[in-house]
Amino acid sequence: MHVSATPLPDVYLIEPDVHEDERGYFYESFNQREFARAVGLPCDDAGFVQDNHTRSRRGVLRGLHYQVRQPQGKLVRAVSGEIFDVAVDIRSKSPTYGKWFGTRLSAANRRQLWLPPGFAHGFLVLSDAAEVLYKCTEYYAPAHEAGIRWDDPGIGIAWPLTGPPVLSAKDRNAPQLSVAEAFT
Ligand SMILES: Cc1cn([C@H]2C[C@H](O)[C@@H](COP(=O)(O)OP(=O)(O)O[C@H]3O[C@@H](C)C(=O)[C@@H](O)[C@H]3O)O2)c(=O)[nH]c1=O
Repeated sequence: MHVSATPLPDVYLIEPDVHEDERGYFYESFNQREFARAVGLPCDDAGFVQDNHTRSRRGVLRGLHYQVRQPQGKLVRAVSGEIFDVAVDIRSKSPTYGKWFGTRLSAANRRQLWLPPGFAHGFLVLSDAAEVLYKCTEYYAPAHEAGIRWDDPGIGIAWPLTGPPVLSAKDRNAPQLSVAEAFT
């Protein structure tokens, strides 16, 4: 497993070791001990409690989402198609508060992005369709879910868009980070 730092402290890009032979390939898509050590968690237990699986069509943009009071760390990957996956630092005391990092995750590159609690998350589908799997360190808590506008000019994410994105009503009406509910 190869782990690379990103411009955002605590956000990591993970590339598994893939073993190919005449039958196809094999790789460990998650190894708790290696993962926890690689991203510097204080113990071997990464604490994942929920796995999510979504399918979306080309041009769908989900985000930017986070939970206040029950913040979730997320380990994200695409198992079909390709997405542009984005993390935004919303930790108010962080030197990189309001900064974003985006990268392509695909079934072909098998990369995973780790966003610890304290980051907003979103992705844009770049292929005809994409299935995205992510592990979460907290349960879904509808009372604590919050969002930030995908096109907040104060954040300035360079989404690789070819047209207007397909958004949920909730995401269309999300506030800018400057007035969004604070992550605590
Ligand atoms: C997020 C979530 C949604 N749901 C339900 C609520 C709703 O009926 C339906 C669709 O929910 P949403 O529109 O919020 O789904 P979506 O827009 O895909 O929300 C997700 O976006 C990505 C970017 C994230 O990072 C996730 O944490 C989550 O916020 O699924 C659950 O049952 N469990 C969950 O964990």
